[in-house]
Amino acid sequence: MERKGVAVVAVGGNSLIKDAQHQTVKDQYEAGAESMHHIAGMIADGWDVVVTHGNGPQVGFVLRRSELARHELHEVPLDVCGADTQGAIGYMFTQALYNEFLRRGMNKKAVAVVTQTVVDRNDPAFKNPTKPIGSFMDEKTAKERAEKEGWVVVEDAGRGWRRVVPSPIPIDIVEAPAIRTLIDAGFVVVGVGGGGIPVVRTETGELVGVEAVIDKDFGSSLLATMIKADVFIISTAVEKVALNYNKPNQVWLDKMTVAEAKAYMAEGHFAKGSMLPKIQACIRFLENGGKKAIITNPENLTRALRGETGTLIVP
Ligand SMILES: Nc1ncnc2c1ncn2[C@@H]1O[C@H](COP(=O)(O)OP(=O)(O)O)[C@@H](O)[C@H]1O
Ligand SMILES: NC(=O)OP(=O)(O)O
Repeated sequence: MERKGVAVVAVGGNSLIKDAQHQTVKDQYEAGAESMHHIAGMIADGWDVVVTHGNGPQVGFVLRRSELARHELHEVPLDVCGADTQGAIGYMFTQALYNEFLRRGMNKKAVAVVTQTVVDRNDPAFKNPTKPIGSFMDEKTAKERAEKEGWVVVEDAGRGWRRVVPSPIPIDIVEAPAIRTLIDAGFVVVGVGGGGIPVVRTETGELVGVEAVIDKDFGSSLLATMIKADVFIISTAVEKVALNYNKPNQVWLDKMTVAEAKAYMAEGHFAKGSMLPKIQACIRFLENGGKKAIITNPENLTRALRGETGTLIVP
């Protein structure tokens, strides 16, 4: 089979959640397996794939479990909560891919890489938390938690209230060369979960974890740049990006250039905390040598790569 190139596919954390209040491990596995079914389709079509994923809801659940158990067990710092989510989601994705390859008779293996992402210790984000994590809450619960537990809470893109934590900009991915080597050796890689575990470099070059959650779209875009991916894809809940989203004059976009994307951004077409970081992440990839970025939903990944749907963004 002709190899088509390397694709970095970023899978949304929200798309792994069916019911945030009553989510079971089985629900999450099933939601992940659905995305992996479509990713296996891309691989069968000839693409070498790195799957990255969000962890916004999941990292908040891990942190909350740790807080609720603090009378009995030590609390888990946020970087370690992020590492926990990479392990759990990496386990589910690689197992789902293993089973897909088995069913399809494909000679492929998937591997998950615990990934550290370097951030700047002086990033202003540490003083201004913006990244929503965990469950959605009503305003009353959110404000009570803010008062009793010291949480910072915000209204999240019209979907309810959420706790927010610092989200510094990723500047380096420690395991990027290892991920490229694995891809070149024929593995499907699951990596950069939750944008990567946030770490800073000390003056002597050592790595130390910091309490934050990186935006997975920005972490994934940086990985795509570092491994020189042929295409960067964001797999989310919508088939295409829209202008005037959810308004009577909504228009779905088939294609836009970076210049057009910037103009639409300035006009306020992309919601903060949902579509905006995805567009910004695609722009970064394209301004750093990338040739092609696509935003679509899991079921349309293969068709979007063939140019049949999705929103294509080009330099
Ligand atoms: N202009 C837009 N076009 C399409 N979707 C948009 C737009 N603005 C906001 N959205 C919303 O952004 C959502 C994707 O963001 P989010 O749910 O945060 O993603 P993730 O899949 O990474 O968890 C879409 O499902 C849609 O509801
Ligand atoms: N880390 C992160 O950006 O996760 P979500 O995509 O789930 O918000």
